[in-house]
Amino acid sequence: MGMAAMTVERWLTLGSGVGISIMFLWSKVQNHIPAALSVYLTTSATKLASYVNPYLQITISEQGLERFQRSEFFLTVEAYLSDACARRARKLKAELGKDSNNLQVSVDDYEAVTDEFSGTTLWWYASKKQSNARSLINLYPGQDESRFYRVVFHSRYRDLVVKSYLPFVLGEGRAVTVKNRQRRLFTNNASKNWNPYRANSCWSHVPFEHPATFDTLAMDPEQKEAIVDDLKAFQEGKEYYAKVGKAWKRGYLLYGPPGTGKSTMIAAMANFLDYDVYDLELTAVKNNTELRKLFIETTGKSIIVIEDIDCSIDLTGKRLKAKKPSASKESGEDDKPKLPGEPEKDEAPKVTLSGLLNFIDGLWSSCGGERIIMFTTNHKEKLDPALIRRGRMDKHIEMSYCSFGGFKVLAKNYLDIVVEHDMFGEIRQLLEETDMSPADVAENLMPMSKKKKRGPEECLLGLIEALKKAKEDTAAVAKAKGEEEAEMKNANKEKEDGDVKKAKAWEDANGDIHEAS
Ligand SMILES: Nc1ncnc2c1ncn2[C@@H]1O[C@H](COP(=O)(O)OP(=O)(O)OP(=O)(O)O)[C@@H](O)[C@H]1O
Repeated sequence: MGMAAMTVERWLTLGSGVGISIMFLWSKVQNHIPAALSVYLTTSATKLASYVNPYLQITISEQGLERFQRSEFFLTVEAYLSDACARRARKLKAELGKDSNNLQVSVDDYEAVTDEFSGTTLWWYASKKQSNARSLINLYPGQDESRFYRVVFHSRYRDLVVKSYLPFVLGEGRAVTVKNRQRRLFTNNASKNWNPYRANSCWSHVPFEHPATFDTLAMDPEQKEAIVDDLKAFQEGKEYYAKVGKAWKRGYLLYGPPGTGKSTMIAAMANFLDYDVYDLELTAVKNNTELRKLFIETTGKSIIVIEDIDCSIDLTGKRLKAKKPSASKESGEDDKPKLPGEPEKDEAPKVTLSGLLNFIDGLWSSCGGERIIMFTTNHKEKLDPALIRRGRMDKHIEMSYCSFGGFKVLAKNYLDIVVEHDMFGEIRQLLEETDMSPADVAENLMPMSKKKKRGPEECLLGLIEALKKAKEDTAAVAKAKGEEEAEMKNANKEKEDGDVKKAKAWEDANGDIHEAS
């Protein structure tokens, strides 16, 4: 047992023992004295007990309301103490976190730590007590012992502790829990059945471990800064959203050609915000009802992503009519009365545009906040304007071909080149003249290429070659296209001329006939 803990606990026990003895003795003599004197003496006895031990204690038990469930407050206090006070403790314990990935260090049992709040000192320690909920069959060793945290403070700070300090501990502890949790990547695609035993949930998940950050994202610095500012404003905007009466959510549309970093951007955002990611595969969703169910199962502090939105949904929003008489009609099945909730015969049971709009607006607003929804597309022009109007997709972010600014980020990531290099001038020029995605630029900067290790110079030279080739290819394609267009134009002109000639000949001939008659 730690010295400090021993002091606090013994002192408390001793103090409360004397206090209890006074109150016990008093209860014995109380029956033999007049009522008025009794009231006076009761108050005095309570005062005396509190002089002997002016300290109060509040216990937070590990046992939750449900059996075998740990209390959320206990876990939150544990997180708070590990973060705020563990550095001052001499005895710590280390455990593997929930997903066995992260190490959690917390204050060991019986070790006391002090905390300061508004100029007040408080003592915390963890201990164990015999649990009331003893079971006949001991399924889990040690389950008849229940742990608890106890905070001790002077009775004059009672209000401060109850009304301000404990809510503060709760808030801070929750924030630490969120920070330390293993974030998750969820999918609704049954073919990626990551957790087959979670058959009841629409989502399965794996730990989210994408390493992308805004530092490693190749993009113009100003554009990047604007996105980071927007995310910060969203994350800190809880009160603002409540004040203006808006649901605490934000929609982003990421658009641009393949390989420009749309998926990388989502990962960087999730890492920046410390959010989970829900990868919603619309093509795997049977109908609007299932979409609603999926959404309700998502939690706050999350990004819900629908990739390649233009490929996932019939954006015309029309219901598909049955094209040919079905086998059921021939068999007379059509005559059966429709059951409640059964779709119309000509209605395809799938997610519709209006279902998706509903999902974004109505349901979305009624669920808890701090959620981001994100669509990605290679073809913004194909999307229904209703789907991406401001208010639904608040911010449209163009992910474009690699700029020189973006290239410098990749050169730093892949080749550790942080200052300007002789070859940068030529690369800048070529990037201005040629479209190359960051994915292709990155591929050319890989030091390990074709099973051969290359130095930075070789990589840069390789990139220059690739850019020159891309430039030539683009020029060749443009030339071929120009020639094709010119040919088409000539052909059209010839056809037009031919038509005019024919019309003139007909007119001449018919004019003669008219004149003759
Ligand atoms: N802007 C970028 N910054 C850093 N790396 C990038 C960037 N864009 C692409 N990459 C690299 O290229 C790979 C492919 O990029 P990513 O999948 O993010 O592109 P995308 O735009 O989502 O492509 P698609 O439209 O084909 O899904 C990534 O793994 C990453 O290594």
